[in-house]
Amino acid sequence: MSTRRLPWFEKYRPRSLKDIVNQEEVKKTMEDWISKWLSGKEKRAILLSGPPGTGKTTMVHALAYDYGLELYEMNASDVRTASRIRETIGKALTQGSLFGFRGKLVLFDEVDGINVRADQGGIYEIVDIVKEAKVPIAMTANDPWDPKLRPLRDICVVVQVKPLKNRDIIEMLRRICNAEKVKCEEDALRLIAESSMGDMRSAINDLQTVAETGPVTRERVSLLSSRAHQYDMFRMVDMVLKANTVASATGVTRLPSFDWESFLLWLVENAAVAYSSSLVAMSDAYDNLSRADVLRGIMNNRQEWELMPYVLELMTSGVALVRDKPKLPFFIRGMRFPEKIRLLARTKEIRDTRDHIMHMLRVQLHESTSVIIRDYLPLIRTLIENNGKVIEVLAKSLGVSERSIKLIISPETVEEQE
Ligand SMILES: Nc1ncnc2c1ncn2[C@@H]1O[C@H](COP(=O)(O)OP(=O)(O)OP(=O)(O)O)[C@@H](O)[C@H]1O
Repeated sequence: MSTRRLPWFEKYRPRSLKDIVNQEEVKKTMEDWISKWLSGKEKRAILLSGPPGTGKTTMVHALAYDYGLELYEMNASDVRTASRIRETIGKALTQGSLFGFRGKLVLFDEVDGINVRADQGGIYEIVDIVKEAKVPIAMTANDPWDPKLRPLRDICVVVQVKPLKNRDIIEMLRRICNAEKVKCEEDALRLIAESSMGDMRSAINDLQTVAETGPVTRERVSLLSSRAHQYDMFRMVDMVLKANTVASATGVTRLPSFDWESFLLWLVENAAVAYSSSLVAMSDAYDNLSRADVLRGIMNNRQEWELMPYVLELMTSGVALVRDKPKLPFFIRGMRFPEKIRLLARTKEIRDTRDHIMHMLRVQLHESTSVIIRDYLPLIRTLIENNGKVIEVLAKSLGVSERSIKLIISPETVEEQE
């Protein structure tokens, strides 16, 4: 195994606003806001909201760098209670700046990560801090319409950060290829950009995955993306486990490759791996997953599709927003492919043959699967046991091999079918 690599999105994180691709309006608003603060004409905080990987956090860092400000950074998931918020931010508000800095900038990252139930009063504490603050405060959030953020929106300069355009992403990818001396096909970069859906971080990650395993050609990129289902599953499970808000947890359900039935199996397999250090978190997660599974059963049996939002909510937010959630590392070790899917894949050939034979029998006998299993299969089995020729005739008439017929009349296969 190779040693862990430095992710390129970190290595090439822009230091200055001038290196940020696009986002011109956002940069201008931020510069105006900080200039006014520094000349005493502004008192409000700034709230940057927009989809993941569009540069919100990076732009706040770059602003501090460009204006020579000392940056105090906090993440909502690190500071979970109101008193901890005040304690941590309080230092930034009262202590003097280190020598050489012109002033301070406080960054409250992923402010929508405050779990209202668990962090009673967290948002109101921030609202109070923002109102009283003598230093500029910048905040980032994914979902600008999160109702929980309303009190904050009312007292901040709100800036909407848009997903990046494909051409911006391609420009950055090209820069990285040049710096890494990686040869790349232009078409390959375009394909990566298109599938990133405006998320620069995921585009850079994809580029690194392709570049580290061979040449960056269109063919290899599409090959990797055809295998992306499995990769996506790991990523989507990771997104849910690390989500701190309902909006970010349920966000995966809107991804084009989201397949909720497999996803449930993936979470069942991996929630224990991620939350192994907290029994409370694990039990909350599995409580909600089993509720999701029960509802799924009711929904399937009664065809009550209106239950779907509840199933999705339980299996995403219900797993993400648990009590005593451990802080998860960047790479969650030990995440694995669900055993059930592995087993189904192994027996796929058998199931396909069985389904095909059942279909042929249904067509020829004009009967339902259950009637065939109940009335016909025992008969066929007895006939075959008593006369070796029957299997040959049956195989010919159904257009399948004799081995397949044996397979379908074996009691285990029938039990599985039932
Ligand atoms: N506009 C951009 N120009 C150049 N690089 C960018 C830009 N946006 C994002 N990146 C790259 O993507 C990485 C992730 O960006 P960043 O963490 O700032 O995103 P974010 O919007 O804060 O995401 P999240 O909401 O997930 O925290 C950065 O390290 C940087 O390499």
